[in-house]
Amino acid sequence: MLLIGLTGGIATGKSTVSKMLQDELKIPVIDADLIARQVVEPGKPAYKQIVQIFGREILLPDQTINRDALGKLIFNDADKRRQLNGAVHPAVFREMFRQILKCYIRGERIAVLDVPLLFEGGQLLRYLRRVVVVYCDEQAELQRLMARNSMSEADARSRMNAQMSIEEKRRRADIVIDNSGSLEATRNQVRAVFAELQTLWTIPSPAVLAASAVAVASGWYYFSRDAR
Ligand SMILES: CC(C)(COP(=O)(O)OP(=O)(O)OC[C@H]1O[C@@H](n2cnc3c(N)ncnc32)[C@H](O)[C@@H]1O)[C@@H](O)C(=O)NCCC(=O)NCCS
Ligand SMILES: Nc1ncnc2c1ncn2[C@@H]1O[C@H](COP(=O)(O)OP(=O)(O)OP(=O)(O)O)[C@@H](O)[C@H]1O
Repeated sequence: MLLIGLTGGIATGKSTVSKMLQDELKIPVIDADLIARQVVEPGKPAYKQIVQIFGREILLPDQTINRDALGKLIFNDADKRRQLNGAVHPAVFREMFRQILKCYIRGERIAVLDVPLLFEGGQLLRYLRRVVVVYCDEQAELQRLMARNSMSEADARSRMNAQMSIEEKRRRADIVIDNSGSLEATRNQVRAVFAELQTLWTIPSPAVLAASAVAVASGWYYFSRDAR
């Protein structure tokens, strides 16, 4: 199965491209932001760790995490951000690998990992055949973030500064989708890029199939331990 990384800056258009892939091209997308929300639901191990680190003041009256308040804390403080990442990221990786395994077992030829911090974390890169970066220039990124989140310029800049710059991500990309123009222009690039990427898939040799069967069996054992 071809694993393709999808990343970009904050608000440069990953979700927009991801939706096109899923709705129009029927390509499965494993979404790290979505998983990062699921693993911090009340009662989950990462939730308990967050409460331990940041205290009950970080909870809303219904006991869910106050994301606005947590965002204000961590996007202005690199130490707190590291602590939050340490609580959340291992659970996100685990769930991503479980979903990759499910795609593989379903017989998918391609799956996309939508991961905002793909380059910053670095651990997933070795599993990816190609990395696609969704780009728009920093000024557009800032404007889109402020508009989407009804956010001040200072808050938007601190969120952008918590990540590698979009220019650096563009330099590290295998493929760039320029989302500075219209959605139609982006859609055309998405179709062309993924038509090309799908040609990288080849029929696996018997040796690869055997090795995959062992990997799937041991992965399945590992990831299903949570459910036991
Ligand atoms: C701080 C939190 C509560 C803010 O929640 P909020 O709903 O406002 O934002 P959301 O989760 O939709 O994230 C929006 C974007 O912020 C950026 N971002 C999120 N977390 C981080 C981080 N730790 N470091 C740098 N950028 C980040 C990403 O580009 C992401 O796409 C939340 O982002 C969080 O729990 N972050 C830690 C987990 C994480 O690293 N998620 C990113 C994918 S694994
Ligand atoms: N080509 C475009 N032209 C104008 N606005 C756009 C374009 N693409 C996306 N947007 C808008 O920019 C905002 C950010 O897009 P999107 O949510 O897809 O970014 P993202 O990279 O997934 O963000 P995040 O990093 O926060 O997850 C949204 O409000 C979206 O509607």
